Amino acid sequence: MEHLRNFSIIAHIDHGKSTLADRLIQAAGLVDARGFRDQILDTLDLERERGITIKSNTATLPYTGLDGRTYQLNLIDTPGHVDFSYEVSRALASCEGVLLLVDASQGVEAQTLANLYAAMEHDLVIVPVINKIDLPSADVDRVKGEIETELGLEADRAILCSAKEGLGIQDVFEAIVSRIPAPQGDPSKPLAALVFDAHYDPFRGAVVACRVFDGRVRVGDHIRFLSNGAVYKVEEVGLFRLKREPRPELEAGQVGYILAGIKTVSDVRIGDTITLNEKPVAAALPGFREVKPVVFSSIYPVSSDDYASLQDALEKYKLNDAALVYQKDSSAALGQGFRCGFLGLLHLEIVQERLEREYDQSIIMTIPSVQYRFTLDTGETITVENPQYYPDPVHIKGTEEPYIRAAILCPDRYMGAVLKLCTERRGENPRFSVPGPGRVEIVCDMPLAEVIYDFYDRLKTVTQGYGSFDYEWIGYRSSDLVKLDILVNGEKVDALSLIVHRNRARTWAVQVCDRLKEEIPRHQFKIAIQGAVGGKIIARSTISAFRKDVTAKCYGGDITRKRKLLEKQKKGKKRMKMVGSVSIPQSAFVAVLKTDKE
Ligand SMILES: Nc1nc2c(ncn2[C@@H]2O[C@H](COP(=O)(O)OP(=O)(O)OP(=O)(O)O)[C@@H](O)[C@H]2O)c(=O)[nH]1
Repeated sequence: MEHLRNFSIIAHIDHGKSTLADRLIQAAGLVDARGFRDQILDTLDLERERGITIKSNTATLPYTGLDGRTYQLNLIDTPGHVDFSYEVSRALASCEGVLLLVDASQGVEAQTLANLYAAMEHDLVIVPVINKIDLPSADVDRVKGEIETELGLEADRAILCSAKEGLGIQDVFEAIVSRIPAPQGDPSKPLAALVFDAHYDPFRGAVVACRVFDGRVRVGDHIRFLSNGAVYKVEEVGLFRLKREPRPELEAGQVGYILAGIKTVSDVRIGDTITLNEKPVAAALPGFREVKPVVFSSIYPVSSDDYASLQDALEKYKLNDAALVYQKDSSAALGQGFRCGFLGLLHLEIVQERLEREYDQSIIMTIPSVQYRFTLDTGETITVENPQYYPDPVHIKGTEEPYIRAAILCPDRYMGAVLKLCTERRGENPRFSVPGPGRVEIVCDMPLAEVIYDFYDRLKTVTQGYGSFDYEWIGYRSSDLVKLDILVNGEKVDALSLIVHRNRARTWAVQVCDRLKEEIPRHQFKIAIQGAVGGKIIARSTISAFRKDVTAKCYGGDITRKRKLLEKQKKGKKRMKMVGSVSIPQSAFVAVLKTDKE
């Protein structure tokens, strides 16, 4: 076990975590320079495009130290977004130390701190690494100062590197072997392995990534998952070396994978403990919890003929994403669809994009909602995340909505703008602190519902990209909620209904009506768009009648050209949804989400 090191890299977004991981993998000789694809660990296309890590990955790196000994370094990659903070916490629980990466020109940012606290909670050894020293704007002394004052870490011992240029990489390796302790554990004790990730292999089923704390696991063993008692026979164990590399066994201290003919990743719970069925461990490893969705939205096929195909796509998608939950749903306006629960807005966007791109689905998503709580006059408390099930107001005795505590870090010149934004979003009780010269941290309590639409985009806009944002869940608070309905030509479009705070209902209604007015094309008749609360109209816009004759400009001459244009118009219609006699384009359902016009 002396030769093992289990570590992770944590950083604020864009500080170079993936680039450093790739560089370490390359330096360890797992890939040659020619086969070196940028950001090997970020395997999903979407991750590559957005440049953020969505799913974590792991790699075992061989390294021969300056002391002549050969080490096996297990790099556990962590997802870089608040939506996936539970997965991060399980990955950290599998490590003995972390590299805390700080960008040499940006310095310490909100996520750096949040990550540091997470690592400290697990008592990990923290190795500060200053990255991007090749940048002309790099200011190593200033960043060292911030590491001392804001993080309370010894900056003298910070490693300087450039992941991009490959500078200081050996120093990083040496710091890992000399500062991060080898894992402890007893191979002769009953097996206790922590599940920190799972992904899907179409041929082998779920690939369970785990850290063995005690005992050992071999091919042929019967393993038991403690959370649900499920038992499986182990088909293969091994290490992650970019590809899976089978081994006869995994023993205490080791990080690797288990294949056991488990059908989907939904059968595997992150944070669960694996033990041997014949000789189980007495207690589960600490920290397990069920991951619950916090944001809900319905997905409908644009054309109702595609319902079966959407169902199929969701089933396939779900094989690889245990965090997505869904059930059948139907809407008067949009027909058959699925109500889905997500970990957060980023998770929702990922699912949406992947369904469209990888599974070729044309979908409409309804306005995301959080889970509200209503106390009824019968004394019963119900949770509602679908505006369709908003209870009859006469029976409502109390309403509550989920709150988060937002932490926003930005240069102090943006403080006014950020405060204004927080107040607009019903932020309560704002507090400030000054973590360093010229910067301010604003902490305030906000309803989750106000954050899930476009808060982060707005924050980026008002701080010209300098603001960073992080949040934690703080529970339910009582609130005054109403249901806002949208009517198109007198007909309620249930998919556009929304539960909102009473004070925000009018603003929302006006925005949605305006947006729809822009998005819905003119018809041969006048269209009224209305926002209503409890039958009372609170906003209205009108689309005047218009007769669209696309062939008019063809001078009656060329018939093939005319046909082409008609063909094109038909295609355009395909992405429309008929509501009563009005066709609403798919884009309208998305556009209403973008509340603020710049
Ligand atoms: N100049 C310079 N650029 C770097 C260096 N390391 C990373 N970058 C660049 O910084 C950007 C962000 O790097 P990533 O490695 O994707 O950042 P990340 O921290 O992994 O981001 P997440 O996966 O979202 O957490 C990329 O454009 C990299 O090319 C470095 O040492 N020097």
